Amino acid sequence: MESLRTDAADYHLVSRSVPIPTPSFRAVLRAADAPRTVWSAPGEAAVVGSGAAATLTADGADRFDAIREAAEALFASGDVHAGTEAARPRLFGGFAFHADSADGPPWEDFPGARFVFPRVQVTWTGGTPDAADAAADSDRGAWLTVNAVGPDVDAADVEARLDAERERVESLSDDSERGPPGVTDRRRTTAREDWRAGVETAVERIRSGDLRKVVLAQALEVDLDDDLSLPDVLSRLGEAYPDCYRFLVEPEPSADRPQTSFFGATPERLVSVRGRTVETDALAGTTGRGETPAEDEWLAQELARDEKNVHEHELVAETVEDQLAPFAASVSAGPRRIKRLATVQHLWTPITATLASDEHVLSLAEALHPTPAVGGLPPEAALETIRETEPFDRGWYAAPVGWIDAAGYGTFAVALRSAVAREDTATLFAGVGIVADSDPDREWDEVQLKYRPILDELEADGA
Ligand SMILES: C=C(O[C@@H]1C=C(C(=O)O)C=C[C@H]1O)C(=O)O
Repeated sequence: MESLRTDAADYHLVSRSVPIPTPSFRAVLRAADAPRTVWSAPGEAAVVGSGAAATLTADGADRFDAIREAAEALFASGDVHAGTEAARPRLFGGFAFHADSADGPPWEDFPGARFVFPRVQVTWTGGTPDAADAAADSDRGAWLTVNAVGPDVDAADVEARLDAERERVESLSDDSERGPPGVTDRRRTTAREDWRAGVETAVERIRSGDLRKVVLAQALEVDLDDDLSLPDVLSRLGEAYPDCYRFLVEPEPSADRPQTSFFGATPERLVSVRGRTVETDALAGTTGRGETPAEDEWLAQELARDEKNVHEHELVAETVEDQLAPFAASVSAGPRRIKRLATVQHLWTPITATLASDEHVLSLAEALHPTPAVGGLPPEAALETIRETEPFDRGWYAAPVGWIDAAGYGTFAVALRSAVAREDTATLFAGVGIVADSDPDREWDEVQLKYRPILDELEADGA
């Protein structure tokens, strides 16, 4: 495994891919070695990575630039036979929310930025076969890729490894599914009284005029009855949340601690760049799901008419458009609509821009993060309020996770509806946008609703 720095010279990258019969997502992930990678996004190929042929890490305020430079150095050295665009070399990873991320538990093994070039990768070109909305059968295909990076890697060795891996993947069988482990204990970072006090202080700041919106989050630490089986959890999240961005990020296994895993199924895209086309989402404003289609519709209409939620949403949409403007020849926002997920409904405005010149996806991710959907406005005052109020480190929660390629294209999601798992414990994160007329108890309930996607995968039969 090579760890590249920005000054890395004389590295050589070799990547070889072959088409394979479509394997089961769960079986491939079960057989993968740490650090494991999962990426699956609506309309994109799904990926499971096993191990790391190279790892790029960076810290601090210039971590976006540092990763871009290291990625350019890595990709510049490529000897690539990908066979299909979806299997071309890509780096998967993400960033910490704050530039000066702390390293307290559960984030000890997560630097300010970390990207992995998987050692072995399976790519499902039409999404994974167990995602409910995966593409039609005819669009589905799977590829196996073996990568190597180093001063003297040999293409023949990589090809031999590809043959061996192919035999291994083709012999995988999709063994039985493990259900949710069950929750035996839970600890909140934020008691109800502290939450009320935090929201009230934020509301006062907003009313006094030095803040317009701030997103405050909580964390929930749970003990499980058994170790968490991420292949099962991520497979079920794919079925329940086909419109979401599913991810799994793992740091290197550390000698001092058991493996830590950060995973989730988030509805929010931060940005995607292909050529000069940029796509992003303003997603803010939340309500629950109804028991019946009529109740669902009623809740959606009430959300769309609710002044507080519409205000909270519009601040995000306007800011995202403003943040894109310096890069763009044109920006257009679609009509506001509802994104309906299994557990919640959100106000959603899709936004598209055409770039004025070629830009790396990381430049856009840096410009947009954190949007007021997870930070606030103005950004500095919001970040200060978050630091003063939240009694825990956000780590990678609500920060960009995704991929980049050699052309500087990529997709990043905002790491929401997520948790960090380590053996039989997990820490879940969820937040809400606070504006002038926020009610602490209603915001509390909304946080609990946003734990549901992950909590449903941990609790045995709702227990
Ligand atoms: C902060 C979260 O979600 C964000 C906040 C929302 C809101 O306040 O309505 C809605 C979607 C997300 O942009 C979260 O899920 O933790």
